[in-house]
Amino acid sequence: MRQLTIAMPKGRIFEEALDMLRTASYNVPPSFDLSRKLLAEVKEEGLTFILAKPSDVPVYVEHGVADVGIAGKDVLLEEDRNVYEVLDLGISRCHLSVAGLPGAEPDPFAPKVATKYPRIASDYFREQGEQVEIIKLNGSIELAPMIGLAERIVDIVSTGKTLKENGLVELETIRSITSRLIVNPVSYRLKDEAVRQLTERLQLVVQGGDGL
Ligand SMILES: Nc1ncnc2c1ncn2[C@@H]1O[C@H](COP(=O)(O)OP(=O)(O)OP(=O)(O)O)[C@@H](O)[C@H]1O
Ligand SMILES: O=P(O)(O)OC[C@H]1O[C@H](OP(=O)(O)OP(=O)(O)O)[C@H](O)[C@@H]1O
Repeated sequence: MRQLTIAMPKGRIFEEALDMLRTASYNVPPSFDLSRKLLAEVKEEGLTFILAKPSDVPVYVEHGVADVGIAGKDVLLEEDRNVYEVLDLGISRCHLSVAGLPGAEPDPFAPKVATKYPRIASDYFREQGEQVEIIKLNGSIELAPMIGLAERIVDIVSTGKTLKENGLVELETIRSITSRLIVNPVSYRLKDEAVRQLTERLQLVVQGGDGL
């Protein structure tokens, strides 16, 4: 079987993605979820796993050092990399929203939006016909309206707990988000059989089967 390298995202998606691969009857590296190893091989499966920062997964796949990868749709929209998105895995479900303090109005002269997703946010406000200044942050986005950095934020909402605990409300939903299986365009052609098999086995898990 041809060897496939799969880029796995560290953090939230990792456990769910690993579980999906296990359900699809892939032998994942033993204790991969517990160790600090960033690269592991399962020879009998023809799979090499690399563990990357979630926003870097499309970079590894675009450059072909990973044939396939698992990434959130938010990251794919923000990164806009040359990769094929072949399967919606339906995991790490959340949505992207605009939020702010209840009743707060955008500054009429210089409305500001803080976000980890500057591309998604500027596309969204452009489509709405609204001119805003986008302020890029790397985390704790909910702080921005509380301390007056921006009136609104664009961020991920899952349970809504972070918004609630910081006194913010959802103002508009931009779109729903799930994790996707992505493929390098060259690997898609040259390793078509291995890519097709992985996609089909994961598709069965998405549909509620066990991958075999
Ligand atoms: N609260 C959440 N609930 C469910 N899924 C989420 C949540 N936050 C983020 N996600 C999804 O999980 C992905 C990875 O999120 P995670 O929090 O693990 O990494 P991150 O800290 O955003 O990554 P980075 O370190 O690259 O900034 C996101 O791209 C998104 O698709
Ligand atoms: O609706 P909830 O279930 O509360 O989840 C939403 C929160 O989760 C993510 O933050 P994360 O924990 O990744 O922290 P950071 O972005 O501030 O680093 C996201 O940026 C929200 O802040």
